[in-house]
Amino acid sequence: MTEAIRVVVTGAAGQIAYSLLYMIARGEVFGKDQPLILHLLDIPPMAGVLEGVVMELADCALPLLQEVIPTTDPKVAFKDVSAAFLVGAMPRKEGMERKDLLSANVKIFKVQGQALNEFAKKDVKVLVVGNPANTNALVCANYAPSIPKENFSAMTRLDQNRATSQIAAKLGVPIAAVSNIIIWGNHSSTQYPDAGQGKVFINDVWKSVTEVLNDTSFLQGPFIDIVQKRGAAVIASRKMSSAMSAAKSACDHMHDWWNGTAPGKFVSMGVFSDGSYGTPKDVVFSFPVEIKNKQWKIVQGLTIDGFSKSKLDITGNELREERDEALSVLESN
Ligand SMILES: NC(=O)C1=CN([C@@H]2O[C@H](COP(=O)(O)OP(=O)(O)OC[C@H]3O[C@@H](n4cnc5c(N)ncnc54)[C@H](O)[C@@H]3O)[C@@H](O)[C@H]2O)C=CC1
Ligand SMILES: O=C([O-])CC(=O)C(=O)O
Repeated sequence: MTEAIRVVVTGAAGQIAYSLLYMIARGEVFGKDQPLILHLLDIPPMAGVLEGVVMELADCALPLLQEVIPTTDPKVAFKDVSAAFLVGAMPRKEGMERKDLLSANVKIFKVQGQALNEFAKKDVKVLVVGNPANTNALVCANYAPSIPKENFSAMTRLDQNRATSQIAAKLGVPIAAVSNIIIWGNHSSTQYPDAGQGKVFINDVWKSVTEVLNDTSFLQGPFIDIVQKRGAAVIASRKMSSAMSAAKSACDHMHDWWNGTAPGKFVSMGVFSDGSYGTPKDVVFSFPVEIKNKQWKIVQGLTIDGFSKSKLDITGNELREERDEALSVLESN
């Protein structure tokens, strides 16, 4: 039988984790033959809630789940893990931008970077979900120098899923008929959702989304706006931020990282920028990537017109500002 892998989920008593843990433990990320030991980290005031989550996981009677280790100690949580879902962080409330969470959340990612550095496997794959996700991933990686920077990523898959869903609805096709919609930049309201490379499967052939839709004013206007503001729209309606869709997207992100992408297909991930497409280096920027053998590669050679370039500049500048603010918060502590 395949040996179990250890997977940590932080913020395990919170609302995203409540959906995420079930999806992981069912085998939707690492495969239906991969046994799991789940490490659940939360803070001491949530220890009681965590116990309830452990009871529910047991009551799900999931064949792949060998053991569940609830803890409030990062040393225990990160010990020997192969994959880390860093969800635990404060969520925003109505009227806030995600970067308003920076001063409260960035310290969490310093501590967890240090714990990953010391206790996790060196090939651990780290997905940062907690906001502001890109800058938290940057901080986490900086405090884990013994783990390659390529092993840290931030989640923009929810934005990709939102964008893909909007395009499918506009074209009146099933979601699976739309591919290669890109999210560039920050998981924030400056992100650039780009359907320019998108493909749609119609009458047994893959065609260009822009050609089939033939509606530049939609693609450069309401489409971008809806996706950029979707998180805020969910908060305005639910009074809590997205959770079910965030959990599903975290699974999609880690699934593709673990298993690879199909030829010709790409997905968006916040990864360390190497300056591709004129973006700032040394920020965690969302790019289209292709994945093979658990290694992502930024898709190269895509056409960036003047409109796209201006959008990439705006979101790149915001990431630079967030990086500088994060550094000053960490220096003053
Ligand atoms: N990247 C993305 O696309 C998305 C990111 N998010 C972000 O995910 C984060 C979590 O959201 P929810 O689950 O809705 O929040 P929540 O408030 O329901 O749960 C967060 C959990 O994290 C725990 N926590 C706080 N500090 C911690 C620490 N140092 N170590 C371990 N656990 C800690 C809290 O006690 C709580 O149980 C938020 O920052 C939210 O903004 C949410 C949706 C999408
Ligand atoms: O909007 C928020 O604060 C939560 C989030 O990141 C999202 O739903 O994309």
